[in-house]
Amino acid sequence: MFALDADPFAPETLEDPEPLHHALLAAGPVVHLPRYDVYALARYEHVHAALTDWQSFPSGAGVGLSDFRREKPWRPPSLLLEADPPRHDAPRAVLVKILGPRALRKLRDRWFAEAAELVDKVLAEPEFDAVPALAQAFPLRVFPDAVGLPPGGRENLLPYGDHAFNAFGPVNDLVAKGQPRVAELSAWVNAQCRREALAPDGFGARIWAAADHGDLTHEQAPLVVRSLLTAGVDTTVHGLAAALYAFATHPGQWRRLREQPALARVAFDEAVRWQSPVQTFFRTADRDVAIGGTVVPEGRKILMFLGAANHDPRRWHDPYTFDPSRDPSGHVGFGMGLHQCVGQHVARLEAEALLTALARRVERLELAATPRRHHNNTLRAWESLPVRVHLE
Ligand code: HEM
Ligand SMILES: O=C(O)c1ccc(-n2ccnc2)cc1
Repeated sequence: MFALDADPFAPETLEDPEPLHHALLAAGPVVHLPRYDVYALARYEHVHAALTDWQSFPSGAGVGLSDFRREKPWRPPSLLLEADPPRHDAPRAVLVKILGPRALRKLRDRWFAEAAELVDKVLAEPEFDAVPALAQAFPLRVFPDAVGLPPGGRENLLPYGDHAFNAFGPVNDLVAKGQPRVAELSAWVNAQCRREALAPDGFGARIWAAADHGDLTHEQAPLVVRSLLTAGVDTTVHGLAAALYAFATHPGQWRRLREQPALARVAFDEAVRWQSPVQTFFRTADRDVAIGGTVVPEGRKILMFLGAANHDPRRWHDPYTFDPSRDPSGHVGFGMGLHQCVGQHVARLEAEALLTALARRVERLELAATPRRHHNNTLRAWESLPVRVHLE
């Protein structure tokens, strides 16, 4: 088996992971990373195999580098992301119902109206930074209200999520940077998970109602709300930024979207495939597991490179091309199998609302200056995306 003395969490790799992805995709199905003593999977076939085999590769020891059986987690483990069946089942079933496409139908008109209002405000200027103005502003405008959070303190959501996504990686500078605020941010987040903090008609109240109904225990309810607060903002912020970057650098695709606004949803999935806002997740080998002609020893961690799998030429034609006319289904940007993203419909609805509002008014969208990356151990993100718009 091959070994690669690479650090997937080094600043230069977080800045541009493509060289590492190329090396991993070429090296073989399973590549040992001695630096962390973990086994890297990058090819689509093997990432897909690991994601869909939760018995061999469970999540209960954590989906980051840290092994919860050996180290104390920085916070009580997630009842979804860091849990296996049977404990995983009830919390998952509750969120599937609350975040499913049918449940979101009543939010559609409101989110479309919010997007149009935000876009009208932002388009008063011909040039702006799309990250704060749109990619951050829109999720923060609609998601906390949908959860039922009180108006104060919402500025805590992004830094809390940023730290949570850094914490899946090694304890490097990025984790150290977030450390000083962890106690304060965690206290605020935990306070928002309590029943009395939540408005009566949001996702949060519905989680508590599921406990009244016996679909969850009342001890589990606040932790399931915490999942939404951890997962619900940073992911869509960087997913929307990825889509805006894709269209700002592909003017022909923006024209196609304006001609056919219904393309917004599949174009967003293609942007998620092309950029993979969530780049990596770990699993733990439950026993000596044979995969890709290698045996991963029991207890070792595997590292799944979702971003590389979404660029694997064995699975995708012309993988590095942003092409919303392709069929992106099967991409692993939202994961696959038991833990596949339960919030993907929320993300798609936010993207459809924002892209449709922009497509209606913006004839041309282009970069006004060099975009800057935001480094995170798990997220592929933009710090700044300066754009210039030409209105109809
Ligand atoms: C573009 C936006 C998003 C991306 C790219 C994304 C990506 C992912 C991925 C790759 C997984 C699989 C994790 C694993 O296999 O260990 C996942 C799971 C999950 N996502 Fe997302 N996500 C996004 C948005 C959201 C949102 C908006 C929410 C909540 C409203 C959310 C909630 C969850 C939850 C709760 C899980 C765990 C599901 C389980 O373990 O059963 N995600 N997501
Ligand atoms: O339960 C949690 O804390 C938690 C659950 C899901 C995510 N996530 C990752 C990608 N989409 C969502 C992050 C944290």
